[in-house]
Amino acid sequence: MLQFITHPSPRFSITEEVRLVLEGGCKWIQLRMKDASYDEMRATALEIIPLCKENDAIMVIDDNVRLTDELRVHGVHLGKNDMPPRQAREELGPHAIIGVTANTAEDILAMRGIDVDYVGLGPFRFTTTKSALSPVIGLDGYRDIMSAIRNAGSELPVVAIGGITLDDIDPLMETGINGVAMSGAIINAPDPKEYTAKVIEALNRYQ
Ligand SMILES: Cc1ncc(COP(=O)(O)OP(=O)(O)O)c(N)n1
Ligand SMILES: Cc1ncsc1CCOP(=O)(O)O
Ligand SMILES: [Mg+2]
Repeated sequence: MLQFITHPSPRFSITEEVRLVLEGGCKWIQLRMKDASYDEMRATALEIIPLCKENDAIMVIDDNVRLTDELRVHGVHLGKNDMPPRQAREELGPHAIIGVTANTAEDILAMRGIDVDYVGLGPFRFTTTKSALSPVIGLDGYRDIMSAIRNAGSELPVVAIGGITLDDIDPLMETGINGVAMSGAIINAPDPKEYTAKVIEALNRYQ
């Protein structure tokens, strides 16, 4: 599955980005607005929620459990410095989608016994979309991490993230990951809708 992560762009508003990727067939949006206030993010979320509903797409919010709860969106993505996932589960209830960030196999195995739905594992390669990036994992790193966690019995779905492009889908999926999260490659593509459709077509070969 493809998770599209919003990012400011000189070409499109966040809402326009979301509209384009939904038209391209994306079914999972993460609203990520690192420099926005609560009210700015709330206003954009209110524009995006009906678009996601019309397209049967899941919407998660980066970092902000309070906004996720207030707007009753599907879920939240939590980083290592965000609310601990156990607390988020208590606040959002059993049906919320809770994703967490991981950079190593140990991070993923530390989630055993905690009710989370997926991990965003990255960064695959360098990207300017996120500052203070953790060390790059690379293809060999994904292979090693995926075999380590599956051998240790973890069945958590793993979404690769960080600098991923269409050409990376096949080699990444062959490491055993379950999906990808993408931002810049889609937003900066000449035709983001067409690019999204190609990414989804590539991912669908692994279903
Ligand atoms: C799918 C996915 N994976 C990882 C991240 C990174 O989250 P985080 O570590 O909290 O960093 P910020 O995105 O908040 O800068 C993500 N957002 N989504
Ligand atoms: C949020 C985040 N976390 C790790 S890399 C990253 C950015 C992903 O965006 P892009 O696909 O543009 O590299
Ligand atoms: Mg975060």
